[in-house]
Amino acid sequence: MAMGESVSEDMAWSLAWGVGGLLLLAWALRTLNWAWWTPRRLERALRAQGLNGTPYRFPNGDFKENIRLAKEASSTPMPLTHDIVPRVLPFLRRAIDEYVPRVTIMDPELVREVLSNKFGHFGKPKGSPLGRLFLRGLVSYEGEKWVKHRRIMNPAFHVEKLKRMLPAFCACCSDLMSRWENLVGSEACYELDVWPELQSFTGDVISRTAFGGSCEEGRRIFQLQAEQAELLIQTIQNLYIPGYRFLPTPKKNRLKAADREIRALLRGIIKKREQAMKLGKASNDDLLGLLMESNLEYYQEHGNKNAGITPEDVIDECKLFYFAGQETTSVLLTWTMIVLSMHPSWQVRARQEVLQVFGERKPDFDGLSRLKNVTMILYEVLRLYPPAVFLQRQTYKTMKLGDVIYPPGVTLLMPIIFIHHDLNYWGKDANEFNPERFAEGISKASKDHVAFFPFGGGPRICIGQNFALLEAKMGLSFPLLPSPNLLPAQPPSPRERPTTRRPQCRAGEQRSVCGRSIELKLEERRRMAAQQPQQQQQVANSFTSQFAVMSKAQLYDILSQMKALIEQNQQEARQILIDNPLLTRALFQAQIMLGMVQSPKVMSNTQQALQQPQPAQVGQPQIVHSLQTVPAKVGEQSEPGSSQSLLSARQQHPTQPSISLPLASGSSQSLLSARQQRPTQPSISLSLASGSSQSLLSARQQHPTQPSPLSEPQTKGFLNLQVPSVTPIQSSQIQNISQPNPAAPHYSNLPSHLPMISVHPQQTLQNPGLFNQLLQPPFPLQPRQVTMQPFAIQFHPQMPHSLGLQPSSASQQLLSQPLFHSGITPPSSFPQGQAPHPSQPPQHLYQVGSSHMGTDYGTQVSTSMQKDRGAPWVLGSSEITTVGTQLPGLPPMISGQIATGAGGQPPRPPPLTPEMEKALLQQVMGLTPEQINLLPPEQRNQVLQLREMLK
Ligand code: HEM
Repeated sequence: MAMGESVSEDMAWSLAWGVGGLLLLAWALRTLNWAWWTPRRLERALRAQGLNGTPYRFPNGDFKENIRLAKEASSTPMPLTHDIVPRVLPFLRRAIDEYVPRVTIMDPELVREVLSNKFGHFGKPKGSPLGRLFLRGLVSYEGEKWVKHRRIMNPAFHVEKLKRMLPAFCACCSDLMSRWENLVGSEACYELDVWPELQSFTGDVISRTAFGGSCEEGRRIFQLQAEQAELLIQTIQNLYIPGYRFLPTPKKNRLKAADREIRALLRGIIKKREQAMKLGKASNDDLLGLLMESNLEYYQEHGNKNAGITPEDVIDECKLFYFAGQETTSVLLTWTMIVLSMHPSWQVRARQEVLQVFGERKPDFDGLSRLKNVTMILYEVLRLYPPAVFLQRQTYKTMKLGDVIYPPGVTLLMPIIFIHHDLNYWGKDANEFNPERFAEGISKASKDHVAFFPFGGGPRICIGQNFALLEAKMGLSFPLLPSPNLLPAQPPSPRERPTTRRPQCRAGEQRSVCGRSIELKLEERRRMAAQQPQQQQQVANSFTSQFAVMSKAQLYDILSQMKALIEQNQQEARQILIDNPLLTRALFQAQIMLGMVQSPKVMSNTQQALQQPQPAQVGQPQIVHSLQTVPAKVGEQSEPGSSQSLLSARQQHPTQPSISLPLASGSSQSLLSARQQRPTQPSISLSLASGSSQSLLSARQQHPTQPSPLSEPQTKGFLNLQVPSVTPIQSSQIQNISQPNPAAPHYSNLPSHLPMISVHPQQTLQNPGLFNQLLQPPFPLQPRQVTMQPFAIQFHPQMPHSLGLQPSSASQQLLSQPLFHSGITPPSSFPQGQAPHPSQPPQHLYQVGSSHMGTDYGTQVSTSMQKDRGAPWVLGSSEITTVGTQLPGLPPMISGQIATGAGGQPPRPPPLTPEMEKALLQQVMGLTPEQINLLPPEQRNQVLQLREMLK
């Protein structure tokens, strides 16, 4: 008995060992196949076609090198430049630089082809198994399931539905503004790191818009999801080992616990909503309600109980809203703020437009659709800083793309960020911030309109793009409004802000968020006199009176300092003068007073400058040229005891004219100290001279239509966006600095359209952003893929060949379609977000949530926006002339003095001799209609009135 028992025990053990051994062998073979045979096979297939690239290295491919380069790139502070590619994707950048010929997928036309997913043979890589465990939903589905989900979800993102969410957007913005106001409190100055602020803002927006009344529970859900995301990223950043996901590590246990809690909460919300719907009490204005409504309709349409999606599916989609929509939009908003702080003139334009459209009322849908400057700015930010830096697809079967035949299993990578920065498509200023390029729409912004696709393209274009743009416009408009207690910021100069409250990512910091470095400075400020032209007039007159009482030496002194600035940095000086018309006018006036400019000559010169700008002088304020004639050593001419008074014009904020004009008395040691702070933040400050000086002028950069604060304390102000000057933006702060499969050897093919292969072990990126990590998971399914550098859609093996994703008619249509627009506005032929479905009529079907979008500015949020697009987007409209297009060379005195004379308002300052006045009047009379049109409305009226009087 005992012996028998021991025999059977032995047998059991042997069996167990045998089975264990077999399992181990199977695992080993599978791993070997994944980590060696498949990558090598694919690599050979691609090399055989002439593709070049790094050789596959077992087991990590280029992973280590990628990490090394990423660390190296982030080890030094990043200069304030928009050329972020080498920083964001250093490995890929180098690979492309080194390995020519490169990937065809750098060609936007091929991107379009891949994204159009013709015949359903390009699919998404499967991504990390762990990621799939926690993040499912539309983004991860393929085939029929994707078709069904997309159709059910589309209606929730229609414009009409988005309109219903506006109150929720508004409430979130108001809360944010109140929070900032409270933070500022009684402090004169407060700096805050906007990245976490905006992250929580967009989280709040999603919570409210997804769950409406249940937003408290929604917030808890999103907190848990944020935690999950963090844990997921940490987990999947490690080298992928098959089977690893089954090991119960503390992180994974926490992930699962959070997942259970989220699902329980969501189940509760859905149940309540179902009951309310049955009783007819549910207001389906939130994403959840809209999804459930649409699901019900779908189910009724098909008359089949199982036709719609299950509650578990709804839970997955709700979770996805957060993952897909929260970080992407906060990245967009944060970068927009950074960029506006670097480009004050665009900040002025945006603010002007917002003020013009909304005044002091809260932004509404129609108004938002008319914000063309804001839209142009957002497009340009999406171009330079796309939240999703690349897309990936995988070949599902052998596919020919360009001249290359790709075997199944090849990962194609489409680096949005590269194409968005490509000089070939965007011109020499590709790395510059120039929203103007979008003035005539997306299709005219680049040489190839396919070159802009921040929201992807084709059927899988971002379903939430309109939602995101609406939110971004709203989120941007609020801080630009004269919110009652929100105080404006003041651009810091390096020495003025020795500390930053929340320093951004420093060199070497490996966080992968974008914009962590931006800080806003909210500073108590005097009342903006934007609505008080009278005050502006007074300021102008004060300027004039200041100059009137100065001695010649003092005037020379000021002019010479301006001249020094011009010599030092002509561009900056030009901008200062354009942005500070009052200062410009005063300087011009000083020249007249000093006899440096003869009146008649001034006039003819001016006209000449206006009418026939010299090549070298185009865009140069007239004053710049005349100042170049100021004697170099004016100090020698100074009267004893006079001027060291300082005219230090610091460009602070164009819309925040805070000229303080303590009257110069007596000695006035004025000094024009124009400091060049940094290239992107020219700063003029007109401040008090030390010692004897009653400072003459303390003029901050103003905007003509934004009068400056006077003595009265203000209760209103604007948020001013500025980049902290001390610590530049780090690449590591750039969100989604995810790098495409670092482990993958890269094969590039550029001009020759030969791809750059990279055989990779599906390793995640070093700095994966949520979006790129989770929406576009870098972990392919088995087998390991060969990654072509930029663009490849991947269909995984389990995808049926005849998925019907693209019915033949649709495919043909796609093929014939020339362009798709940046995911934003796909051409009608490019089925955006529409799952081809046999039951769908071909055309309108393909206009999913984006059906309302036009063919160009698809990012527009509504039909009304689209309608509005035409006219308001055309340059030359009033806001453009009032903001950015200060007429260079136009002597600025026409606004102040002439208005004075014409309006019979305050008397002209004494120093204007009849001769000068005559010259000025001649100038006014000599203005061409075009020049007059370029003036700000107020000045224009004044000029017209005066001309009328003089006739
Ligand atoms: C600035 C903000 C956003 C950007 C730049 C962005 C970008 C993208 C991109 C590039 C894709 C395509 C991925 C691919 O083809 O592999 C995508 C897909 C998607 N996005 Fe967005 N997105 C943004 C905001 C949102 C928002 C607010 C939501 C939801 C509330 C959302 C939900 C989705 C979903 C569900 C998909 C998957 C669509 C599908 O596969 O059919 N996104 N997004």
